[in-house]
Amino acid sequence: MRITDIRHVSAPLASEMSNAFISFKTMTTNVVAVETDVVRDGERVTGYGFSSNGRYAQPGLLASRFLPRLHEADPASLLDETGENVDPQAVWRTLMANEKPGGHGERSFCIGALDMAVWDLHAKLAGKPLWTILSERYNGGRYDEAVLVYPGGGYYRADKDIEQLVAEMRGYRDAGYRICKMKVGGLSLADDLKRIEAAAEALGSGETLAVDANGRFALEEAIAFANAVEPFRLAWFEEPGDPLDYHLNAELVGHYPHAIATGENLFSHQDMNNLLRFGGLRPDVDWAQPDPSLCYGLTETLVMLDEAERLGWSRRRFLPHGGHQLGLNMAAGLQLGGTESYPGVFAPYGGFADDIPIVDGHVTLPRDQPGIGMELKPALMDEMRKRLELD
Ligand SMILES: O=C([O-])CC(=O)C(=O)O
Ligand SMILES: [Mg+2]
Repeated sequence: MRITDIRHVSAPLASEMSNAFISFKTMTTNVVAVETDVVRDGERVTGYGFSSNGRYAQPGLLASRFLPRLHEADPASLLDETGENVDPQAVWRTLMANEKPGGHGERSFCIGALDMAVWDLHAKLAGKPLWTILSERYNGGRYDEAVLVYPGGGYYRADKDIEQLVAEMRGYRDAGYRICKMKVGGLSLADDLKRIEAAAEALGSGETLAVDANGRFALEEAIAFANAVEPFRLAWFEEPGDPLDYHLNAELVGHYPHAIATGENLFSHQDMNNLLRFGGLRPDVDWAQPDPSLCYGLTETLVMLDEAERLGWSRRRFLPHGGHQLGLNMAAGLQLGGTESYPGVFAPYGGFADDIPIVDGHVTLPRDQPGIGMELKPALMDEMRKRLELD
């Protein structure tokens, strides 16, 4: 088995919506395909990956730094002990050769996209869904039959009023979701409170509504917001302040008894360790939300989960960000707390297999689709293959 080609492209992920910090008007993402000389059912076995939303594509870094390292490596050094499959950890080490520690900036999601494609390929060559490999290799064969999933939605749009927000939340409810998330921090506290009240009413209770400030608030604003929303007993208050402001989180938990969730903008296990050590988060109340496609991939996120367990954090307190099928496979096979979904946004990258039913806020994973399962989302496959000029 040999890797014969690695394609990549900057693909648009643009839409008219905004969170409290950014508009998605010009958003792009890395899309990657790793092709091999193995042919099954008349087709080359190929792994696909992308790097989720929020950070823009980095084709220059992929072309000038990371792919040359793979091209120059001895092909045998990238294989596992069977000699017939790619070894994702060996690929990761090759990609990260000559990279200094720290400064986890733009490189982490280039590697995240490549790592997703390599794990997809690894599972396809093994003929198994990725979640079963994760369960067997890293979780003693245990897995969750049903995974908690929640839509990350409730975005701001210039033309979106409260009625539309309510209709969106009702739509998620009707589709089978229970916990739903909406954006906050983009309007005055008074205006956001009206939106929160309406969304909570549409969902039947604040306890199934999560709110996401996308790092917008300074400490005083975060405390004022927390005081104002405390009576709603929200499912969680996400990214109150800057991702690296551990002090803000540590102070905030002293003012807020309900759950805080954060971590989608921490891109290494060292950064996550710092959050868990110094961010004041409570392992029995709060949530950690790394995005494997942004933080150097599943390979790094496995290290992150191990380190977190050493710090007294159960895997159940992890809810991967990003609304992609990699997070879903991890949640099932590693028995995490659940994962985000984007049923209506970031199409076609967000959301799960087209025919996967959402039952009481949970999904069951396909058992017979090798890999991550992207082939069960034809619109996603069509878009990636078109952008990568694979057809
Ligand atoms: O709006 C974004 O950047 C995405 C986000 O925070 C989330 O899904 O939690
Ligand atoms: Mg978020």
